[in-house]
Amino acid sequence: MPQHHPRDLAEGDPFGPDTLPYGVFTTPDAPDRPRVGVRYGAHVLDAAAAAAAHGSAYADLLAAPTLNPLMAAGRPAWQAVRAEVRGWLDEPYFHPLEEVTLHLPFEVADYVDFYASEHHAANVGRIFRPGGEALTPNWKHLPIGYHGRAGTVVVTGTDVVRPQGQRKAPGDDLPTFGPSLRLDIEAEVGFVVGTPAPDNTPVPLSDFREHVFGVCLVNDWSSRDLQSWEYVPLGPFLGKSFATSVSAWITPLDAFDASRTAPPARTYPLLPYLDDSADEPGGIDLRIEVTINGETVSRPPFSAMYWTAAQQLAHMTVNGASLRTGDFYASGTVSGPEPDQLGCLLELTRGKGPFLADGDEVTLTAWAPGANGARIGLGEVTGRITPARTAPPGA
Ligand SMILES: O=C(O)/C=C/C(=O)CC(=O)CC(=O)O
Ligand SMILES: [Ca+2]
Ligand SMILES: [Mg+2]
Repeated sequence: MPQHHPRDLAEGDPFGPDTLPYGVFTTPDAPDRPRVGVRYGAHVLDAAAAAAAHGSAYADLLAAPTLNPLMAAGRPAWQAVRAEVRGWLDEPYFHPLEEVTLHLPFEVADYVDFYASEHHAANVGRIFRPGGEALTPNWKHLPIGYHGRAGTVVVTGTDVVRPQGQRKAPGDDLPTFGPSLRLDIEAEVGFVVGTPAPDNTPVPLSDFREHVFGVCLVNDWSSRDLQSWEYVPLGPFLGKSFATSVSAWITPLDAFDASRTAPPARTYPLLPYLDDSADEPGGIDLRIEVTINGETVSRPPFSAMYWTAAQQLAHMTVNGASLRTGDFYASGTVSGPEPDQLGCLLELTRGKGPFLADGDEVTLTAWAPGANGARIGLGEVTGRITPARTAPPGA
């Protein structure tokens, strides 16, 4: 096994000892043995091998083919494993990143997508509902969301086949069918639930850290032509369910302790279950970069989000709904106030396009300021558009 030592870490590497995200990987010599790894610089620590060698109490969790058993073990276990991993960083259990295959790191239970950027919601409202109010009357009173399709969450690097479906341009009398003509991205931040919660036990804001295992980047691919025709009155459906890409690394929430930031001032007082005015700052100062075919098109600031991940979790459970290990929710498109901070092409092009072409490759990266000038990186999420696969039915 190749030797590696912490001193090999490049200056300013956002995957240093304060980051330590978890993923699931295989090596060419054992392609049928997915196991838990920890990213450190340009290497992957074989956490399963290190844990076994040390007789760790968590060895079985780290030998699992998904992060779910570790996620289900709860926060005290997450903290204990993170401390043990720190002790393994100068030992010979590393593989160069380019020599491993990274897999979808967790088994997705339910998937929810929110709509938490005021800038995004107002911009999209103006484009989709010209003449109406930009924000709907409920927007500042509850974090709006919808249930997405858990089974089509895919790991970074997976090609995205252009979706097909119905659309109707404003001037057309009848809908037509075909490959999406307005295929878009949405730059988002995802939150992965570890500790479950039984039904009828809403998760208060103060218990957010007990339940959320970690954070990742998300690209919520969106077909604007399918979406704008189908979404009334029940919300997004086939325009978003064909694929949602996530990064291969889940960064523990604790890594962002030094990156916490207060969310924007609230316009209205919030109901008690959402009122975070007396809590620790609920935002995270994550700086996202969106590139298309290698060119930077936007730098969305996650600190500008109106609703926090803790509020979203409290809202998801306030009606009595239970939580399962592997439940996954995305922040909603991250857009800031400036024209170069918008999280989707719909906004970046003011609804006019161009949208994604076949062959386009989109990559999201992000980092947050950590302690003592360190950077806390999120793993990248990348995907390439391939042509629509089949002829439409009846063609
Ligand atoms: O109808 C609308 O106002 C727009 C809805 C969305 O695009 C949903 C969505 O994915 C929200 C988001 O990512 O912020
Ligand atoms: Ca979205
Ligand atoms: Mg999606």
